[in-house]
Amino acid sequence: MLEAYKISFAHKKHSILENIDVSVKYGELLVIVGPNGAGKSTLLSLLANEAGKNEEPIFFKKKTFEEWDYRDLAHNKAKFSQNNSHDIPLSVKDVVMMGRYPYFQSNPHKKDFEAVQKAMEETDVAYLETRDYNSLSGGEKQRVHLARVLTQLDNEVLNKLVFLDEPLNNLDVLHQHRILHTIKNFTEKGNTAVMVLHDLNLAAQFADTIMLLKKGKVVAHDTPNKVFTKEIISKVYNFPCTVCPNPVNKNPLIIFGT
Ligand SMILES: Nc1ncnc2c1ncn2[C@@H]1O[C@H](COP(=O)(O)OP(=O)(O)OP(=O)(O)O)[C@@H](O)[C@H]1O
Repeated sequence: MLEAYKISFAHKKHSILENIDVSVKYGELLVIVGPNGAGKSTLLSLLANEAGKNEEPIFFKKKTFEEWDYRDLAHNKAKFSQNNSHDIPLSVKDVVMMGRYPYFQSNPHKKDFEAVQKAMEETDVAYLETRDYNSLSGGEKQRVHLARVLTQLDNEVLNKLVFLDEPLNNLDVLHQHRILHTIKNFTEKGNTAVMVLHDLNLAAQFADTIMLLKKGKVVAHDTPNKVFTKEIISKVYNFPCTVCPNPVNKNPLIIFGT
């Protein structure tokens, strides 16, 4: 579904990403992990075509981003970013409705209101719908923006792609799991998700594949079982850890500081 080769990025001769190949399949949930400053957000923005242009073209459903019609692309691909504006003088439901802008000219239709309602319920912000967005807590704001991104992709298109940059920031454990289950349901329908996460145990539980970055380079790109080993993780994070099978779901369980 998404194919990119030799992704490189530099800022004033300072290399941030070097020769990264990424290929993500239909229905795959790829999680990008790595220490602070590894280049995860930069890679995600480049893959989503929301940062500078890579020398080699990036193919999304076999077409380069330049070949896509702008509106059609917005119905096929969405991105949740880390730096959402903290000052939006709108109600919660109006912020979520922003995700429907690629669907109507001046007035939303019944389908748009339904999509907004559905996404607000999925992210548990429906009870906040009339609240002033600016009065919300950090986690509530985060969930509103996740609803906005989900509502953008609520349509009949097959095989959609969502990018999520640290979507679990500020979320409590219930909402972390709720959002991850929503994303997993999305990929199980043949859609694809590429997500940056810091929590390695949640990545191990939900990802199909893991890309581990350090200093702009890929250290490992494989299934969670292959990437999350004591040797790889303790070396990349420069911190001791133990990896054992999770007693509940048999995924790798990483315990730091041991
Ligand atoms: N515009 C820029 N100017 C200078 N340096 C930049 C710029 N954008 C990113 N960088 C640097 O590139 C590196 C990678 O940044 P990036 O945000 O992609 O890392 P990350 O892996 O997402 O980090 P974190 O886990 O801390 O969010 C960092 O060292 C960052 O300081």
